[in-house]
Amino acid sequence: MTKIRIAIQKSGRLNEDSLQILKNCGVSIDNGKDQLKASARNFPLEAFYLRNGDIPQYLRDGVVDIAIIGENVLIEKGEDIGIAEKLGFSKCKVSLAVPKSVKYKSVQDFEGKRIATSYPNTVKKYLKEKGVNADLHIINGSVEIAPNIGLADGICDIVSSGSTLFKNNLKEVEVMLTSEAVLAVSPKISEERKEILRKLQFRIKSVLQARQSKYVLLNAPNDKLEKVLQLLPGMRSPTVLPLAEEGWSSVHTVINKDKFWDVIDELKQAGAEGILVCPIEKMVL
Ligand SMILES: Nc1ncnc2c1ncn2[C@@H]1O[C@H](COP(=O)(O)OP(=O)(O)OP(=O)(O)O)[C@@H](O)[C@H]1O
Ligand SMILES: O=P(O)(O)OC[C@H]1O[C@H](OP(=O)(O)OP(=O)(O)O)[C@H](O)[C@@H]1O
Ligand SMILES: [Mg+2]
Repeated sequence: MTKIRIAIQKSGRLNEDSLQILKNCGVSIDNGKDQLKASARNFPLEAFYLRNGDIPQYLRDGVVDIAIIGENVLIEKGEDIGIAEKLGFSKCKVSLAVPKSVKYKSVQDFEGKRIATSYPNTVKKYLKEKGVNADLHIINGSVEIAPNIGLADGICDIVSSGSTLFKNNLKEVEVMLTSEAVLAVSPKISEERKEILRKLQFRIKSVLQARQSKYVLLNAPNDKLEKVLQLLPGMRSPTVLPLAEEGWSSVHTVINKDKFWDVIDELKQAGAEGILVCPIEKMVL
């Protein structure tokens, strides 16, 4: 039986969330702690556990068909590789930073300076667009320490909470790009495996859509229903059912999880009671 071959980070920030999203899609595989390859029990899929930075080359060579990888790594090493889906986790930036004490004015301040980074192609391209020439020092990790040990004047690395920069007395001065985990596709994927990818993508979309949404149930007196319904956009329109108690109705709807907090007070003021907010597991539009 033909299986789609997916690359997953062996260990690190993407491993757990990658396996979780597949699990939510009904695709169960072992976590790769003791093995480099594992097959799903209930879907035609084989997982290869690899180093993040090696994945673009595996995709390019067609050794794997798809991968879950940080967009930032594709921008650095795989601009020729397509993205099928953004996955909404491992959100971060790739930024330039300098010591806090530096009086920074603009990106031109990097002219002739030394920049330590694990993202040389991204930095080169960015500085070229700005017409700035700098001297790059390529290192693989602990980049933030470079200015403190005299190796560089500034750095380019991943920033999320900013706490690593803070601890190393650095400040973010330019955001070069924002990134999140994505489902990347090999340019060499076969038609047969594209069909499996379509099935997987359909499931992923249902899971991601559901993560964004909440199922809301509430009760309202019939004379206040109109006002309550105005506040609630549904997938098509809210469901309204009569309660056993005369003069009352139950309203069911689906709402964007962020929008819910905007309307909760208004719903209560409009007369809604007994409001329940429930997670949704899958959502097919
Ligand atoms: N602090 C962070 N917050 C959010 N996402 C991050 C953060 N650091 C890295 N990422 C994202 O997670 C991906 C994997 O990061 P991680 O540090 O686990 O791997 P790595 O050290 O780059 O690679 P390798 O697998 O080769 O060890 C990065 O490419 C980036 O997209
Ligand atoms: O803004 P923050 O929330 O502090 O996150 C940014 C840090 O996270 C990543 O390192 P990681 O912890 O993955 O260590 P690594 O260098 O060993 O990959 C990245 O390389 C930064 O150093
Ligand atoms: Mg890291």
